Amino acid sequence: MNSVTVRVPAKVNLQLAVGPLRDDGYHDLVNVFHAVSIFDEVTATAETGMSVRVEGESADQVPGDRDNLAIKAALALAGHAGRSYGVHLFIRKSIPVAGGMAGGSADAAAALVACNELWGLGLPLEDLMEIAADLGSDVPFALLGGTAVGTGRGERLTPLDVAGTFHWVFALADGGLSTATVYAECDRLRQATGERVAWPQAAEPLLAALREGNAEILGTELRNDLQPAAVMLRGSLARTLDAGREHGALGSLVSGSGPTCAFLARSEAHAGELAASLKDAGVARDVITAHGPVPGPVIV
Ligand SMILES: C[C@@](CO)(OP(=O)(O)O)[C@H](O)COP(=O)(O)OP(=O)(O)OC[C@H]1O[C@@H](n2ccc(N)nc2=O)[C@H](O)[C@@H]1O
Ligand SMILES: Nc1ncnc2c1ncn2[C@@H]1O[C@H](COP(=O)(O)OP(=O)(O)O)[C@@H](O)[C@H]1O
Repeated sequence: MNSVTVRVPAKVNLQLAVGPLRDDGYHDLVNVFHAVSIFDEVTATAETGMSVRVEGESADQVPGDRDNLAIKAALALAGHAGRSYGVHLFIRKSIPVAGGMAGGSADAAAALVACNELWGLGLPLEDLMEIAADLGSDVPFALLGGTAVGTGRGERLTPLDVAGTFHWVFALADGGLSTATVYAECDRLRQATGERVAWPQAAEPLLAALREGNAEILGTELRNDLQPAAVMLRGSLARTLDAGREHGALGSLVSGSGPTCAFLARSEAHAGELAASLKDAGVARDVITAHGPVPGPVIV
């Protein structure tokens, strides 16, 4: 086999409860991840060295060298296998870059799956999960897909049962936000306001809404502790979130560290109407619809 292509989804965080800052610079979280139908595609082709080419959505903002998370993933996998394998990775991006939808983590997860297959390693998911956790807090979920609760820094996962399908609208922003900067701004705001930082807890009503497939309740339970920080760093997001509510979204929130905003719709048709209204309102660079949960990386 000379070439393997893997399709991998983006995520939105349905609940992101951020605990106190740890000594290692990370925060303990309760992170309810939900994979949605916006996909990157990573093609791994046998080659002697390691190289990457990126095309598509904001490709010019993605590193074309060993800083690319997909290349880091391939190197980590080769290191784990104890061999100096080579690969060329071609990434076709649709997931917004630095948008809070974990596109880099998705590409890393896809590269792990693709290279595991290309190099005939046959490593089980547990081994790939361990490599993933070293690459980034979101990479283990990107390997899993579906809907799951992440604890620790987000890398310890428990899959959740979800009934049915939820329909989403995503408002894409101009330019990204750095994840580290948004966490730092969250700490700064908490210090400035003297907020007592509680140990993060999963919200039972949110988990129940997922189990029952109840979009109305899920809409009211969406929470992101990073949202005030993202809005502080990018004031225009307040207007985008308001527009979603004004046009009938069941719920709205910043996705992860932002700046993408997510809106929950009643149905696929409602998502289409909401997307059209948000486009007309001119509150986003682009507006797209998607559904979730969807499975993790799939070899195509
Ligand atoms: C916020 C979230 C929500 O899912 O993702 P994005 O919305 O950016 O995609 C994640 O917590 C991001 O995960 P990921 O992007 O993998 O972060 P990492 O590479 O592990 O860490 C980047 C930086 O984010 C901060 N960080 C990350 C995870 C965590 N639990 N606490 C943190 O404080 C740290 O400053 C760290 O240096
Ligand atoms: N394959 C990749 N795709 C996207 N970004 C990448 C990739 N590899 C490295 N990066 C870097 O990671 C940063 C965060 O990217 P991304 O995962 O898209 O955003 P977020 O962490 O907000 O979900 C980008 O600014 C980019 O410089």
